[in-house]
Amino acid sequence: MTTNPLLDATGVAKNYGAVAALRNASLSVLPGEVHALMGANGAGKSTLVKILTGAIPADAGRVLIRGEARDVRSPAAARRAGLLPVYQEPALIPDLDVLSNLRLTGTPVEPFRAWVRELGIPNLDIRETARDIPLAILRVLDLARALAVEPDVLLLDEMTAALPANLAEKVLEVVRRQGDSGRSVIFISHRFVEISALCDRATVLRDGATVGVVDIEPGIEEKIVEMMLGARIEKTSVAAARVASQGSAAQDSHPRLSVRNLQLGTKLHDVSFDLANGEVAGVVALEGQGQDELFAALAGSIRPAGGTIAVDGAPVKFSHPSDAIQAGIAYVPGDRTEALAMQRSVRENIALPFSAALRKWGPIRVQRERMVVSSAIARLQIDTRAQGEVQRLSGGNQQKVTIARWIAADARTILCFDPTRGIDVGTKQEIYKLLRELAGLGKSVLFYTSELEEVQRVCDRVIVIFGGRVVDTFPVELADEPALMRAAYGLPRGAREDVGILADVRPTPDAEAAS
Ligand SMILES: Nc1ncnc2c1ncn2[C@@H]1O[C@H](COP(=O)(O)OP(=O)(O)OP(=O)(O)O)[C@@H](O)[C@H]1O
Repeated sequence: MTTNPLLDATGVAKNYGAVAALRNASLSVLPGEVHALMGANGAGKSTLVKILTGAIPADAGRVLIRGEARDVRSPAAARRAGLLPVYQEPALIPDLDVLSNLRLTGTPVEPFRAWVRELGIPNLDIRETARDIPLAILRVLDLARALAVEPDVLLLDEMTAALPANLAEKVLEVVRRQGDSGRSVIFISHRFVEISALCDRATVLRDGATVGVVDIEPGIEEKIVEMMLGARIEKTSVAAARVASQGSAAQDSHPRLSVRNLQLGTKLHDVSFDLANGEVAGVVALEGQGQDELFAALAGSIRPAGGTIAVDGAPVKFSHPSDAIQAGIAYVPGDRTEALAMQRSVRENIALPFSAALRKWGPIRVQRERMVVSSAIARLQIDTRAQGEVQRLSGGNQQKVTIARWIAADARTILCFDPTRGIDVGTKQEIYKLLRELAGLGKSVLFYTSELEEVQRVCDRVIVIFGGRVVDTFPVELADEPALMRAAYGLPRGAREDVGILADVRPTPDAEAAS
C-alpha cells in the first residue's frame, strides 16, 4: 500500500442556516483501503459524503484527489474523478423500471446485471418498476449500479442498514474484495461487527468535526464509542433491564396476540405463534421470507387470505391500519419514509396518533400531548436543531422520530420492523432499554431485526421464519448467531453446514495466505 492518499479532504464545513452540519471535517483515504466513517446520528457523515460526491456544495474546505486539488461541483464531476456514492435513501426513480433508470444514468447494463447476481439476487427482472421493488433490493441495486462503473472510491452510506443478514453478507464480501483489488471504499455503518470485519481504519466525526483517526484492531470499539459520543456515553445495562422486566410477563389466560394458520398467497403458509403480555418476541428471517407480509397483516395494511388473529383472546379482522391501531397495535415500519410526514415538524410527526383524539379531548389532552412528545424527544436524544421539517433531519434522527411516536402513543402491542436501522450505538442502547421497560409495563413487542446480535440484547424468545413458515422458535438462551443463521436458512438445529456468518467475512491472515 502506498502512503499517498487517494482522497484527502481537510477543513470541510457546511451550514444550513443556523445549523452547522459540518464545522471542520477531514478525511484521508489510502488506495486499497476500506475506511470507516463513524459518528453518532447527526454528526455529519452523510453531509460529508454528499459534499465529496458533488451532491451539495461545501462552504469551506479543500479536497485533493491523487494529490491534485479538485472542485467536485456536481455528481458528474465526482464520477469523472472516480468517486461514486450509494446514499442512504434509494436513488432509483420510483416510476421508471430498472432498465430506464440505468439508461438515465449511463450505467452499463451487463456489468450491472453481473454485479446484481454477485450480490445475491439471481433473478432480477430489469423491466420491473422501481416502486414495486422492496427497499432492501433497491439498495443492492444502487450498489450494483455504482460497482458497474468501477469507481476508484466507493462511498457507502449505511449500505447494510436495510439489508437482512444474507444480503448484508454478500455486500461485505464485495466491499472487502474492492479493497483487495486496490480500490478504496468509504464505509459508513453503525454496526461494529461490520467495521471490525471489514475496515482498515476509521475516521470519527463528532458534532461536524473530525475528532480522530484510528486503526481497526481488537478492542478499538470502546475508544471509538468514546470519541463518537464524547460526554454522551451511556453506561446502561440492558441485561439488568431484561431481568427486571422478566417477572412481569403476566401469566394471563390469553396471550396478547394469537396468530393461527395465517395464509397469504405464496408469501405466508400456515403461520402460527403467540405473543405474550410483557414479552419481546424476536422475528428472524432472510430477505423475502414473508416477514414483511406478516407485519403488514398484523398492522392491518394487507388482508390475509386465511387464518385468524386474536387480540387478548378476541378474534379481530383488520380491513385498514386504523383497525389495528384501535386494537392497540402500533407499527414501526422499516421504511421510515413510509411512516413519516416528511414536510411536517418533529413534534407533529410524533403526535400523529394523538391527533385523531384531539378534538374530542380539548386543551388538557393538548398539554399532555406536549409533555409526552417532549419526553420522547429527550429520551431518544433526537437532534431537534433542524426540526422544522423532518426531511431535514439526519437519517438516524428520522428513524428515532418513528420510534418516539409509539412511545408517545402508549400502544399495548408494538410491531417493530428493524427499528434500530441507522441508529447510533448510544441511542441503540437506549432503545433496547426502552423496549425492556415497555415489556416490564406489560406491553408486548414483536421485533424483526436484521442485526442478529440484537436478539440477545432485547428478546425473550425468537421466531424464525423461512419460506413463509415458522420453522423454529428459540428461547433467547439458545439463540446465538450461528444457531439463528442455520434456522434462517431452513437448516435443522445442530446441522453443521457452514452458512458463513458476518464474523467470518474477513479472512484470517492464514486463510488469506492459503487462498
Ligand atoms: N437540508 C438540511 N437542512 C437543515 N439541516 C440539515 C440538512 N441536512 C442535514 N442537516 C443537519 O445536519 C446535521 C448532520 O446531518 P447528517 O445527515 O450529515 O448526519 P449523519 O452523521 O449522516 O447522521 P445519521 O447517522 O443519523 O445518518 C444534522 O443536524 C442534520 O439535521
